[in-house]
Amino acid sequence: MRAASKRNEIHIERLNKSYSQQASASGELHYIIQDVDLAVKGGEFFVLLGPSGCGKSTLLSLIAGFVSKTSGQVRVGEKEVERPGQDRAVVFQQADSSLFPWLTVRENVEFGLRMKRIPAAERKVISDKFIALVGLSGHEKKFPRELSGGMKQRVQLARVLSNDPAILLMDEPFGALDAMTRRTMQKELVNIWRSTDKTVIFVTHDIQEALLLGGRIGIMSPGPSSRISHIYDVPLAYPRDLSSPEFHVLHDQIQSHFEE
Ligand SMILES: Nc1ncnc2c1ncn2[C@@H]1O[C@H](COP(=O)(O)OP(=O)(O)OP(=O)(O)O)[C@@H](O)[C@H]1O
Repeated sequence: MRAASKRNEIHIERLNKSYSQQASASGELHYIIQDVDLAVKGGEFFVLLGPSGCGKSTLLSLIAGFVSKTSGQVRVGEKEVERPGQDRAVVFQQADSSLFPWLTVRENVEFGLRMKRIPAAERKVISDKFIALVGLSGHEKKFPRELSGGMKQRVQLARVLSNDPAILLMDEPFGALDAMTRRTMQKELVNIWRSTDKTVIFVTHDIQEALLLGGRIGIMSPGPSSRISHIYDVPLAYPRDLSSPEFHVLHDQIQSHFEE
């Protein structure tokens, strides 16, 4: 078990978000998410699970600092989130939109390091490490157009990891992948997470994926005015066994929330 760390803790209190155009004729605000409370410990793998459109990406964007809250608090470590920061990195569903097509795998992975003016020799050590960690050694000189969807997603992950953020915010990162590649990526993500002290918040609407990955699973109620209605501890060892009776019991319990 890794030591808990304060800098990668996340505290959310009475968080509300509405978009200004969503005020009714009477001026009353319509909330996308309302009164969200959540505490995520440093080094935790927390999954946000909920139906399409309930506000999972909105909550992730609030933690990332991409959108501003209407009221409430989002703190990372001791600091209130006001804008994006190097302590938080976001991995999106479509790697295509985040990779630079004119840069090779290595150049994409080293992009943030170059921006930080890290010397070339040091950049190479770091990019070698993370390219190997995501299983892309030997592909350093390829361009994104020469890679499969799964390989592009790995490049995105290697790039994010090479910047060493304390917190990984992942928005359905494997949603566009075929079932086999998705399984491989899920296993690799767990291995990567277990070898670092990073906090992960992972958004999905797939119960099986949530149970394969999460230490805890927060279930969001259907929107509007969505909140985290239940939190499940997942007391199953990694790697998770999809066929175990315990897995099925938890799957059924969680499924029941979506059948109400
Ligand atoms: N910029 C915006 N302006 C107005 N409404 C928005 C904006 N962004 C999102 N919404 C609305 O907020 C709600 C929640 O959207 P969000 O993308 O957070 O849901 P989600 O749970 O991530 O959905 P999905 O699983 O389908 O990706 C939706 O009703 C959406 O239309």
